[in-house]
Amino acid sequence: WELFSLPFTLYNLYECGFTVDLDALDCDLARNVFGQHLARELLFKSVKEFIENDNPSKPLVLSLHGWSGTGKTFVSSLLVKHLFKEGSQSRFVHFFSPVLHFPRVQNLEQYKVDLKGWIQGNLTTCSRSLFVFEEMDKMHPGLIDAIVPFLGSSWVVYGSNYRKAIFLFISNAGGDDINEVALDFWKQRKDREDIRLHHLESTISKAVFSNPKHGFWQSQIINQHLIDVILPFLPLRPSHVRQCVQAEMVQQGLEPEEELLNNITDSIVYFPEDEKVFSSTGCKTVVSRINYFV
Ligand SMILES: Nc1ncnc2c1ncn2[C@@H]1O[C@H](COP(=O)(O)OP(=O)(O)OP(=O)(O)O)[C@@H](O)[C@H]1O
Repeated sequence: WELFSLPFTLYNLYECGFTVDLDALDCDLARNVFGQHLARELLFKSVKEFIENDNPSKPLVLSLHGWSGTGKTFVSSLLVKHLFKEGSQSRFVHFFSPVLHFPRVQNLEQYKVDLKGWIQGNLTTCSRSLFVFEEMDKMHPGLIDAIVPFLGSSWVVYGSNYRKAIFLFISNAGGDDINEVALDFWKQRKDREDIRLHHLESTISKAVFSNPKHGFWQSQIINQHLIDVILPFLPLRPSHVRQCVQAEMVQQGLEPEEELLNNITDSIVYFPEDEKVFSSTGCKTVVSRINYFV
């Protein structure tokens, strides 16, 4: 009855608090994520296709790459916010940090058992679970392969369609290469928005392949092509940093006066040293700079 009056893209699936509002996600990404046309487009397209498919053939697996402070964690949190009623507080959203959860290399075998059991248990409770693996470049190589069976199309978890799960992998791997491509575009006076996935995909993959310290080193996740989409995060320009400063000030109820905005934006370190094209820390230090200046 009233369901028919719901907008087309609003899905109240009542599965584990899974309450998707794709329009709101699209709007939030467009309004609040600065300078990341590619990651935004790819994320929205892949999530939309996945959610609208009632019977996906495998879970959605996304790998987010880029320099520090460019918005990888921020974008993940927006996704979580618009997929789950309780956002990151939902008990069906799980965050893993190597430093926090898997600190000791000598416990690797136990971590593998724990991780596999943890994922399987949570998928049995809720097929719509979302798992975020942070700092993949700090994860002990070999550990993540414990979850390979859940990422493909052949695993069966009794009573649960595990293929509806979403996995996000976040890392800085490939950040240098992404920065290089973005800098080349800038030097050639090409439009940043013309940077497409094909300019970056193979360099990011190579950066991951060639790093023996990365969690994906010689991983079956790579060899079996289980990652659906790579999301590259570009280095941020001073104008993007300015937008971050402005947004943060508004959020804090502060008046974003022109002079203050300029001073805070100019106080950030940019690279290359001479041209000052991109922020060395993205928008990561914006909050502390505002505290310092205000
Ligand atoms: N592209 C962006 N658009 C808007 N805000 C951003 C963007 N990038 C970063 N920010 C702001 O900076 C903060 C830090 O960014 P975030 O934690 O997402 O960086 P990250 O890419 O995950 O970095 P790291 O690799 O160091 O974890 C965010 O909470 C957000 O407020």
